[in-house]
Amino acid sequence: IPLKFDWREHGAVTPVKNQGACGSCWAFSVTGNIEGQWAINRGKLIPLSEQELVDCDRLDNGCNGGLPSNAYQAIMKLGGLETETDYKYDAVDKKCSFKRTKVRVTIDSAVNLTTDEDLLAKWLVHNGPISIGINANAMQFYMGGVSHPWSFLCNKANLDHGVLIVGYGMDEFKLFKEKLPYWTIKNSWGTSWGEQGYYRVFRGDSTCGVNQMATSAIVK
Ligand SMILES: CCC[C@@H](/C=C/S(=O)(=O)c1ccccc1)NC(=O)[C@H](Cc1ccccc1)NC(=O)N1CCC(N2CCOCC2)CC1
Repeated sequence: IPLKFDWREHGAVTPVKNQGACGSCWAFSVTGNIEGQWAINRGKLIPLSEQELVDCDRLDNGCNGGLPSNAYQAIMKLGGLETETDYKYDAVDKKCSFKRTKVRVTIDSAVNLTTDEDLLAKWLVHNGPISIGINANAMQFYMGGVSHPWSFLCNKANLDHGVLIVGYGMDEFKLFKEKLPYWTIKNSWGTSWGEQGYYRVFRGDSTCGVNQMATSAIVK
């Protein structure tokens, strides 16, 4: 596999979004994955509706949290996703106003991916951006660079945030001329957070549980 790869360079990633004061990170992680699957397999990059999931996904808890694996099932049960334009984001739990006639994107199934970070990188190159759960402890104070907190400060067993891996690379670490492998992660806290809305985290030692709950929708 290539030394570095970034789906933003291949038209599979929409602009960074902002979930606001609503615990809907799980929905953004899933729409980001499905936006990528649709772009790669159907050739169209369409921003998708998180609000549909917040309001209509009965398996999850809207602004009070959810899981990507539940969301994929809910999307298949509902019949698909409306676009961001048709069902816009309001950052608050509302009555479901889903319309089957407005469905623009459907998924065929969903898969749980390996925890092996080399195999995850290989999967990403061949398939697209990956939805993950992560421990967000090191993200609250992140100011840029490659984040590599000690494991006791970012317990890989305590995942609490849903985000999207869009690529990976190697960072030329000025000081010691060492090369740091990293994941490039799309967050949903707006573009003024992190590196224009993105987070880079060390790749290769389960940092913050980045490899513990990797999933994807399948679009044939
Ligand atoms: C209150 C929910 C906050 C929200 C993310 C908010 S956030 O703003 O992005 C943020 C995250 C971390 C620090 C600060 C801010 N977190 C979630 O939705 C996280 C995301 C996650 C966790 C673990 C693996 C993958 C994804 N999930 C959760 O919070 N939950 C998982 C599902 C659970 N449901 C209970 C009822 O039965 C169905 C399951 C509810 C709690």
